Amino acid sequence: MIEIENLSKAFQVAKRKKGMFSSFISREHETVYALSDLSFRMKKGEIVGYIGPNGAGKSTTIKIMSGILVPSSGSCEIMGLTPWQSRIEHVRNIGVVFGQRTQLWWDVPVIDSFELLKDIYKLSDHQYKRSLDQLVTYLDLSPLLHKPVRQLSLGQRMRCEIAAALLHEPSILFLDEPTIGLDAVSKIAVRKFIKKINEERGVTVILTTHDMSDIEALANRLILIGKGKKLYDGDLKNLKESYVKSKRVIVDYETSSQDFSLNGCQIISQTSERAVIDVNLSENSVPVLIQHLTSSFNILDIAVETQPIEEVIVNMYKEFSI
Ligand SMILES: Nc1ncnc2c1ncn2[C@@H]1O[C@H](COP(=O)(O)OP(=O)(O)OP(=O)(O)O)[C@@H](O)[C@H]1O
Repeated sequence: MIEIENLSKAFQVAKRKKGMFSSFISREHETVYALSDLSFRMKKGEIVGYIGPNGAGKSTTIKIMSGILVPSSGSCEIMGLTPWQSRIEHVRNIGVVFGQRTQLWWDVPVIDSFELLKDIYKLSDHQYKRSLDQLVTYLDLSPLLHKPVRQLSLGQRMRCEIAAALLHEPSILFLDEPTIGLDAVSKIAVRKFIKKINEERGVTVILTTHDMSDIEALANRLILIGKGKKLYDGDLKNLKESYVKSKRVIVDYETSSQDFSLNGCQIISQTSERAVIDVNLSENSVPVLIQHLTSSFNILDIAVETQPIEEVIVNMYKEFSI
């Protein structure tokens, strides 16, 4: 459904002159590679989390895939079309949400923007009503339809933006930071909706975000990019297995503690009732530690915590020096 081969995008930017008046821009230019030699494929119905630090090239990829930008080299085929060459046909197949921008008209009621989109996409009355009814129900839009966009909260507006992107029932949805700035309740509502629309309409989703809980809630596959290059492409489970370096064991015991020492296990904190132990997984394992603890302590409770995914990603960024 999506085939990206050796995609590169270079921008020419004016060099800034160093010194007291650093805002002066010289006539010299330098080339910034936003993407370099990027390749990946996506199948119908997949939800892929597309992640990377600031400036990695995520938005550039989405802009090329949407037909907004033309790459410097390489190819991108989406449902058999090259986005920047067949823009009109291509936009019928895709919906795009940029979390930081609006595609709704600011001063008019939401429903007027939707009706304008009906005309732009030349939807029949039947198709428009079917799609709108479903989106209004799933995203709880009834109370918002007759309000001007400028009166909506960020979370309310984002629900309307997502509806606007899906009104013409596209097969593919590009989401660029759809949960940015949303509170926990709105984030969960947006995530539930994305999952539902993927299951019921079979929509293929590519999601860029800095919020790893979006990825954990939605994506089975993860593509990590840094400095315009693909660094990881695989499932979240494998990523955790490969990059989670340690686990934390919290043990509550009845008797006051004895001395504790085990290879690869480091006590982070200890009181007369509780110890927090870090297990370095390359040297030892949680079952071995638990066995050791049960033979030495009168244990009341044990909890095992995995490294949060955010920390895993930070470790990956460090490892790849991005
Ligand atoms: N129009 C442009 N002109 C010059 N440089 C650009 C332009 N657009 C992007 N870049 C550069 O290309 C690189 C990739 O930018 P891009 O916006 O794709 O990153 P991103 O991964 O989306 O970052 P963020 O997470 O901060 O949104 C950056 O170095 C950026 O400065």
